Amino acid sequence: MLLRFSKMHGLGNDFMVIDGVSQRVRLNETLVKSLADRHTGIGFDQLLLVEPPTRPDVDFRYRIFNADGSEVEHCGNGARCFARFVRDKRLIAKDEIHVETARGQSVLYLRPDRQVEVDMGAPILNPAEIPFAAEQQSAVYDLEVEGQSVQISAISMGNPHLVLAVKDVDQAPVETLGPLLERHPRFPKRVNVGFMQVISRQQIALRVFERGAGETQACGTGACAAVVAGRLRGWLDEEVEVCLPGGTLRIRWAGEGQSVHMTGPATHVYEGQIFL
Ligand SMILES: N[C@@H](CCC[C@H](N)C(=O)O)C(=O)O
Repeated sequence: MLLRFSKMHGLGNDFMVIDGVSQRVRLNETLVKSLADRHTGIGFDQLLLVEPPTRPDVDFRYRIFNADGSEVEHCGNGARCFARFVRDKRLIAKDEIHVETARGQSVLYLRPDRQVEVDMGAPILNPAEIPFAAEQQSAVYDLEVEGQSVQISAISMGNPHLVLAVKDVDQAPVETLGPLLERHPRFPKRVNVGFMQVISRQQIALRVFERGAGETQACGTGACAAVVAGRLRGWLDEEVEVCLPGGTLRIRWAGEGQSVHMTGPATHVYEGQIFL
């Protein structure tokens, strides 16, 4: 079978995007993993599969797979690339797109300056829903890792995140602590691990060790979770610039119960086809 795809990225977080509206596609964990291989496959952090909607009030459904083959609930950079993909492929003619993912519904806006704004929904702070083992909800939790106690915030943006404040993001132990925290037993579905340096009330620097993909150049849901964590701890204003290794996202969050808004670019790299 010949499979057509696009290669895209959002600030260096890269995607294989497949049109499952006009092609019949059957994916499984082993296939996704082999396509993700950067030496013998296409290579990507996540694969996005665009499908027809399953309900009348949305335009599309799209599914998200990590490089390790696991299917996940939400992806911020992926959402922006998805919006650019369906518009450029003329699968839709509107600039406001309603989409369903495993997390629920999101609304995406293609702006005239080619940036994409995404209503990412409200963050989930109740530990049981993240899921995170804790007796009660708090802005900060103590977590034991390798005999040391670290202070974290735990937040779900539809997918689970923990956020750790560091003095200098360039010196943060992302490669060593990241994998240990990703599989910490208090996060039964594993977790994305954000290392956040607060630069000012309007700016943070962030590196994310992603569940199922390792450290990426940028993580959209991670940027949202970091701003929520920083706001809950009283460190940040409503609008924050998040500086990631791959570039900058703008995140806006008015407070509990409100949606987080993310704005950033989505870039098409090339068109490809592969025999499966
Ligand atoms: N890169 C993403 C998040 C992708 C999913 C994540 N690795 C998970 O397992 O939850 C983003 O931009 O949000």
